[in-house]
Amino acid sequence: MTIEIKSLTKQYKEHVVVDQLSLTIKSGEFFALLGQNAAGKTTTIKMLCGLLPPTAGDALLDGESIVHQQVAAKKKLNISPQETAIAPNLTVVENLLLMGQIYGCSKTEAQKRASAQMNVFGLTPRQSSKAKTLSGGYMRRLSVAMAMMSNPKILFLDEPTLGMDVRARRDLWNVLNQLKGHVTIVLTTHYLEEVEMLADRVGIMHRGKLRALGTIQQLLHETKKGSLEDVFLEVTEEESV
Ligand SMILES: Nc1ncnc2c1ncn2[C@@H]1O[C@H](COP(=O)(O)OP(=O)(O)OP(=O)(O)O)[C@@H](O)[C@H]1O
Repeated sequence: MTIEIKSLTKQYKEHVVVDQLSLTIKSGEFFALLGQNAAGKTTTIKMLCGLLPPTAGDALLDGESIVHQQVAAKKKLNISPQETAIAPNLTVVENLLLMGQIYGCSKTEAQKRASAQMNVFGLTPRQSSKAKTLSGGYMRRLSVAMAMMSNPKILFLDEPTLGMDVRARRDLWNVLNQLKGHVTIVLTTHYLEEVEMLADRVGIMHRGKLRALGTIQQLLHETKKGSLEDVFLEVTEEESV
C-alpha cells in the first residue's frame, strides 16, 4: 500500500510541469498534496493512476511500477476524480452495483459491498433516489463510495469537497476519517482547514517541484510560522508570478 515516487517527471515541450518529484507515502497514510493553481498536482495524480505516461521517472504502488507493471499497479488504486463517473439516471444503489460489476464482483458480493458503502457514507436512506436528484454534497459522497467499491488499497481524492456547503463538507470529512489507516489516501485540495482536519502529512508543490514535506507541526516548526496558511504562502511565494 506504499507509494514510492521516484524522480517522476512530466514535460510538455519545454514546459516541465512535474519536475523530478520524489516522495514516499506510507501504508495507511492520509497524505495531502497542496499547491497553487497549475503547480502540477493533478498531473502527478494522473500519472500515479496510469491516466498519463510520465516523461521520466517512475512510481511503485505497493511495489508495482506504473511504467513497467501498469496493469498490476492500476489494480491497487481507485480515484474519485473532479469529474465524477456517476450515471445520473441510475439510483444510488444501482450506481454502486454497476461499479461492482465493472470490477468483476459477483452479484452477491456487489450487493454486500454496496450495502457496506451506503452504510459508511450515510447513503442508505437515499439508496432508491436517482443520482441526478442528489445534492452536490451527496453526489460527492456517492462518488467516493463508488471509488471504494473496488476495495482499493490506495485512493486518490482530487478536490473531493469542491463546492460543498459547510455541513456537507464536515459530513464527508467524518466519513473520510473513518477510512483513515485502512486505505492509503492521497488528497488534493485548496481548503487548508480540510488538510488540518484530515492529513497525517502534507506536501506542498510549487512549479512542479516538491517544496515542503512533513506533518503540519513539522512545517510550522521549520518555517517558524503560526498557521498552515502562512507556511503555504511562504513556500509558494518566492517564485510566484
Ligand atoms: N496536456 C497538456 N499540455 C500542456 N500543458 C499542460 C497539459 N496539461 C496540463 N498542463 C499544464 O501543466 C501545469 C500543471 O497543471 P495541473 O493541472 O497539474 O495543476 P494543478 O496543480 O492540478 O492545478 P489546479 O489547482 O488549478 O487544479 C499547468 O501549467 C497546465 O497548464
